[in-house]
This record gives sequence, structure tokens and C-alpha cells, in this order.
Amino acid sequence: MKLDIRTILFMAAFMGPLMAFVLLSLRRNYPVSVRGLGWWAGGTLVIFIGIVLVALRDILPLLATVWGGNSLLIGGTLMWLLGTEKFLGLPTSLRTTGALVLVASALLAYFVQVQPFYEARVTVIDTTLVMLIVLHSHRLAQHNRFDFSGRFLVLSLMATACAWVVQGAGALSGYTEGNAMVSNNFNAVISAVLTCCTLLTLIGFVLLASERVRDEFERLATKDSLTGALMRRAWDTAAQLEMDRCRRHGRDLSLIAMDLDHFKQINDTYGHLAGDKALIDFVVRVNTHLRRQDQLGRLGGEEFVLLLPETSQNDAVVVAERIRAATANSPAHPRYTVSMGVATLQPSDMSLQHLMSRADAAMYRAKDQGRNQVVTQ
Ligand SMILES: Nc1nc2c(ncn2[C@@H]2O[C@H](COP(=O)(O)OP(=O)(O)OP(=O)(O)O)[C@@H](O)[C@H]2O)c(=O)[nH]1
Repeated sequence: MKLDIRTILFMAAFMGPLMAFVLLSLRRNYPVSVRGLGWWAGGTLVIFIGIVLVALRDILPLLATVWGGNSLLIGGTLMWLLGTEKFLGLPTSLRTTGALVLVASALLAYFVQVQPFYEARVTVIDTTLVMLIVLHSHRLAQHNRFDFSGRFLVLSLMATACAWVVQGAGALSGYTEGNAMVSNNFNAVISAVLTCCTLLTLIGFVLLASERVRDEFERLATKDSLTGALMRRAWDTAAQLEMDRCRRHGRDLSLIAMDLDHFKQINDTYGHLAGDKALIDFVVRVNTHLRRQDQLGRLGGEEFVLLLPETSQNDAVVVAERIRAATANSPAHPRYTVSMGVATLQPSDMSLQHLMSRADAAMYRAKDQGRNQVVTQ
């Protein structure tokens, strides 16, 4: 099968506006907190206008195709990077990367118009593209949680960078015959690979944005907006699953019921906002003592419950004591303390509610005995 380069590039150019349209539609419909979609869409359009210009070599003047086309290709790649920086909430690198792109474009103009020099042009174009793409992957790898879409996008970008390196090496070794539009196997295969990599990168953007929206909805549905602890229903579900699992495997499971002391007084004395701050501080302190599998839930007001899978009563008391000490010694203002009740799963516990009521009973004994203490059931 013979691949025609211009057909490949025109197909890629057709795909560009379509993908830009998809990204712009997402931008319209997704919450404003999902940023960067406009830059990704704009970059896609710019890249594909660049591809059309490059494909029109031998038809339009060299300055328009080689300089104009490749400058747009580089500019669009920069816009993708800026979109990802916006998406990740990072400060933009426009000053440095923009300067890099301007220098590359000026050098390109020089090697097209003033001192025509094919190998120098290839070096400038491919080096700039690879630098931008590697920086892009690096930003993602450093700042994105490594979920599926993040990994997918990094791999697509790395594949694109590798394809540009191969294109550059091939061009410098004479495989492009001094013109990437010459119909030969090397040019055709590398154009097809670059087109596929670009499409994969665009799919990566869509996946990344969708995953962010899913995460946000999940967070809204499960996490308490003030403290970030699990809301009652989400905690109940997680606790029930964990309780069933521990029962099946005959493992320990403990609960700690926690209630901030004299919280009404804190609100009345320092105001509701100060009370909120104490709640946030409490959750921050608790979180520093948790393992991945532990789940903190806010049952309402100043009442919390902590699920500790595979934890014996003695170990749960150690955790509770650490939390009690950390809150009592917190530098936060106003000062606050917490009373805690520990209960560990027994064969006689008929349900999660039964176990919770035992932890609650222990916590009320801690209140009765003077607060700021841990009591076991
Ligand atoms: N600031 C703030 N206060 C809240 C929130 N939710 C509930 N509260 C307040 O928490 C207080 C709870 O008071 P009580 O149930 O009387 O308990 P307490 O004062 O902590 O007394 P003990 O539990 O016996 O130590 C009430 O004044 C509620 O208005 C919240 O999200 N933020």
C-alpha cells in the first residue's frame, strides 16, 4: 500500500477543526473550574492550519509554507502546553516558552529567506517541538495525579516527541530528500505516525477534562464542603463495605466516635467563622494520623467518626490518643479539645449501626468523665 503524504496531512487537517470543536463544546458545557480547554482548542486549530500550510509546499511560496506553517505548528504546540498549565492550575510559562518560540521562528525565517539551509531549519523546528512536548509531559507527570488519562496523555506526548526525533534524524541523514513533502516511504510513515500521535494527544485532553469533571462531581457528592471529610452517606457505604470485608476475613475493625468539646461555647465566644476554622483544623490534624484505608466521616455539626480497618482495640486507642494530643496541642486559635469513644467489631455486633452506637456510648462517657479523653467500650 502506498501512503500519499498530502492525503494524510489533509486528513489530519480535517480532523483538527473537528477536535477543536469537541474541545470547545466541552468548554461550554463543563464547569468553569475545568480550565485550559480554550487553549487546547485554539492550539489544535493553529497546529492544523500550520499542517495545511506545510502540505501546500511547492504550491505557495517557501516563506508561507516552511516558515509560516512550521511557526504555527510550534505556536500551537506551545498553546497546548499553556492549556495544560491552566488545567493544572500552574503559573504559566509563557514568558520563557514564548521567548523560545519567537527565537525559533526568527531563526527559521533566517534559514528560509536569508540563508536557505535545510538541515538548520529541521534542527530548529524539531528541537523546539521536542523541548515543548517534553516540558509538557514533565508538567503533567509532576502535577497530575497519575490516573489513566494523565498516563495516556504523557505517553501520547512522549510518542510524539520520539516521532519528531526520528523525523529530525531521518531528515539530517537524507531520508526526507530535503523536503518532507517528497513522496517516499520515510516521509509517508513519519507523517502517518505524527498524525496518529496528535490524535491520541487530543483524545488525551478530552479524557483528562472528563476525568476532572467526574472527580469534581464525586467530590461534591461524597465530601463535606467545609472540611473535606466524607459525608454521612458516603462514609456509611465505605464503612459497610469495610465491615463486611473484615468479617469475611476474620480481621479486626475499630471505630472512633469523636465530638469536639463545648463547641457551642466556641461559636458563642469567638463567632461561627472561628468555629468553622476549628473544624477545618481538626480534620487536618486527624488526616495526618491516618493510613490510606482509614476513613474519616463528618456525621454532622462537630461530630465525626473514624473507621480503622484491620485495627485492634489497643491500636485504635493509640491512634485516638495521638489525635487527642494533636488537637489539644494545636496552635490553632481558638483552642479546642475532643472527646472520643473507641469500639472494636465484636461477633455480637448485628450491624454497623450497632457498632456505631457502642462507639457513641463510649464517647458520651468521655464527655461525662470531663471531656478531652479517650474511652473504650
Ligand atoms: N461553626 C460551626 N458550628 C457548627 C457547625 N455545625 C454545628 N455547629 C454548632 O456546634 C454546636 C454544637 O453544640 P452542642 O451540641 O450543644 O455541643 P457542645 O457545645 O460541643 O457541647 P459538648 O458536645 O457537650 O461538649 C452548636 O452550637 C451548632 O450550632 C458548623 O459547621 N460550623
